[in-house]
Amino acid sequence: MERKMNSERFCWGFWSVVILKRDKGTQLNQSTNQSTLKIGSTPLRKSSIRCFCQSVSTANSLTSIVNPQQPAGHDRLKSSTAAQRRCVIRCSNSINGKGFKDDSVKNVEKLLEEKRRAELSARISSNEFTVEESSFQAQLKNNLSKLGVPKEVLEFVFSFAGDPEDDHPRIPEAKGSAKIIGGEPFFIPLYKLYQKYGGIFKLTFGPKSFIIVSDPSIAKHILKNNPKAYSKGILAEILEFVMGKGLIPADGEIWRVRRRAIVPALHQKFVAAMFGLFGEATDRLIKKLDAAALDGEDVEMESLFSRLTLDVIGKAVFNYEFDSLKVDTGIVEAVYTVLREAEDRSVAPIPFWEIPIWKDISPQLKKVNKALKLVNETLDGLIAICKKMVEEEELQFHEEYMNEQDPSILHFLLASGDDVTSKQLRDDLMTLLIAGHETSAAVLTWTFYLLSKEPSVLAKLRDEVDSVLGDRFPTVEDMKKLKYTTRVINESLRLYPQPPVLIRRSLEDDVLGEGEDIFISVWNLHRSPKHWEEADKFNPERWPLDGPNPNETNQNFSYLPFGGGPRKCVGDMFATFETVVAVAMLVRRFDFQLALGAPPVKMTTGATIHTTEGLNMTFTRRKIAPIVPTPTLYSNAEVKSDEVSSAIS
Ligand code: HEM
Repeated sequence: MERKMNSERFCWGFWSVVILKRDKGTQLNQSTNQSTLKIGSTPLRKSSIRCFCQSVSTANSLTSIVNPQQPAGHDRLKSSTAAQRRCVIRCSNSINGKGFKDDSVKNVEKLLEEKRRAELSARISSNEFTVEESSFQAQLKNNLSKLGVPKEVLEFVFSFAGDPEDDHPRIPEAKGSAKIIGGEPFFIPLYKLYQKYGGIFKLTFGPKSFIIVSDPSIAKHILKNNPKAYSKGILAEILEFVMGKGLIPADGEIWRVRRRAIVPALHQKFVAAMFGLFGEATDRLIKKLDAAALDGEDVEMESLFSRLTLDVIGKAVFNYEFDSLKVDTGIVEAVYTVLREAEDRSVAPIPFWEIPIWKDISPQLKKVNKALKLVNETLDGLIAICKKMVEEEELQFHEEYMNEQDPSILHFLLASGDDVTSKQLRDDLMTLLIAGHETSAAVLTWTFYLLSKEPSVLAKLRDEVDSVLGDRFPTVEDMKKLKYTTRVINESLRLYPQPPVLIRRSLEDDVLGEGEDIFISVWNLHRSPKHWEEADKFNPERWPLDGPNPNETNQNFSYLPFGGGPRKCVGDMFATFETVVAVAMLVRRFDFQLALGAPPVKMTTGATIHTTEGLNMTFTRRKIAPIVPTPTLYSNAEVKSDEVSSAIS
């Protein structure tokens, strides 16, 4: 049974969650040049302010000056914080709306953040949030045991939470105001609570509670052993407006039918055919970075990676050339308007989009609806074109069917005779577009951040790329040899999992009770000192090159970069290859570092883990010969599927 929250509204990201509680002290103070949103006496972060202001540019206008001489598609941002005035290239439609902040604003924010952290740590250690309730743990242990979870596993799990027979049971319930986790990306306080309360605890705010799971065995139970007992809960509610009943939010029969239709479309021959696409898109980014390097300009990489992956996924899913690294067309803007809205909804303190009068008067909602209309019409157009192509072609459909001119997922689905309504098909395409775009862009962003901090890893990575690739685009055969590059991606996904939390709601009284909202904290699993040596260290060497690729199965659910069980990511192989290709081509071509004078790179939550103010970097050319493109876009289409499987084993 799906439940809606009413008396107190908490808001959840569609991948991830920021919890904010609006109380009597909430005030919006917007003057001509300053907007300050406060909860009580605490100013909110920019991302939170954004959802009130309904405009990224409003928040950014505080600190950035746009240079009108910049070519179309980009603004030039001048930083008042930089020692020298440096220029930064970024994409005008960055979903994050990055920009440098004024020093005084930053200092105040820093102080407030430090104060909040210190307060939270003190309150957690004083047991302020601890509630004694011995039956919960005993009941849970009993239920898990009935389900056949081995005794040793239970002992191990419950050793974190305390012994129910103990005279002083340490019951894992954290209680308090939502404000305690409002000041920073929500998964950071959840980590602190995890250290205090263990692998499973209940987080209660007023009438609402959540179960936070950071234990591999329980995560495995929910995701793999009994997934039917859990729905996507809040996630589906937030995503409805954009994904409808697409594969990510869908549950039950609709999910089962759609998953069965879509998974075969990402067959190995299709993934192999995508290498040309990955290479060509990265090459366009390289050209852009080359130009910036020549002009001595810094670049905002988060928005550029977002464009790279949008170009890739548009072509792969429905054969559409966004070309967003080159031009800002109406459709690119519409896609970002829709994505930004999804992010804003995920951090909004009230579901403003459900207020009847708001729907009619809000300019933002009108803009979103207009953008959605354009995206939907474009998708309908693409579906119609593709249908015609399928009708006219003579190719017989088979397991690894692929049209050489249009190897897209849409083409596969239509050729397979998929019996689906056009609304459902559109929902699925939109879901794939968003799922495959945000996540891969975030992985590239944090990988480059990590590499800029760890020169020894970069040097080793370069050695591998130089020796394997030489002077050409990567192919599927190279994946077998680009092992260290793959480990770099594996490790980046461990430190910055996208999304940092998986959301579920229990549909029946499985082991946690019915109707519970559950967060499986992948962040906690991936950063736990219980599972990882030097858990916070970026150390790709932790997985031997001659060992298997790390995944949830061989890491026993303490590593969940692509989820697990029947709802595991359908694009894991696609995404791994896409990011390996991009990293390999970029590190081969450029030296890079964090831009001098740029703000420190901090995290914030949106759909995935974003930076607060962009990843501003300086790129310079390495002294090597340029990579020569392969002749055609889909030139790898002929690669045999067994070459793909051996590449990833
Ligand atoms: C590095 C990039 C990616 C990461 C880190 C990632 C991560 C994930 C994770 C963790 C899940 C499980 C969510 C859950 O259990 O609640 C998921 C599901 C999903 N992903 Fe990905 N993903 C990536 C790329 C892609 C790509 C490229 C596509 C499409 C081509 C894609 C399509 C999907 C879909 C459709 C689902 C839902 C599957 C279902 O519920 O049956 N993802 N992804």
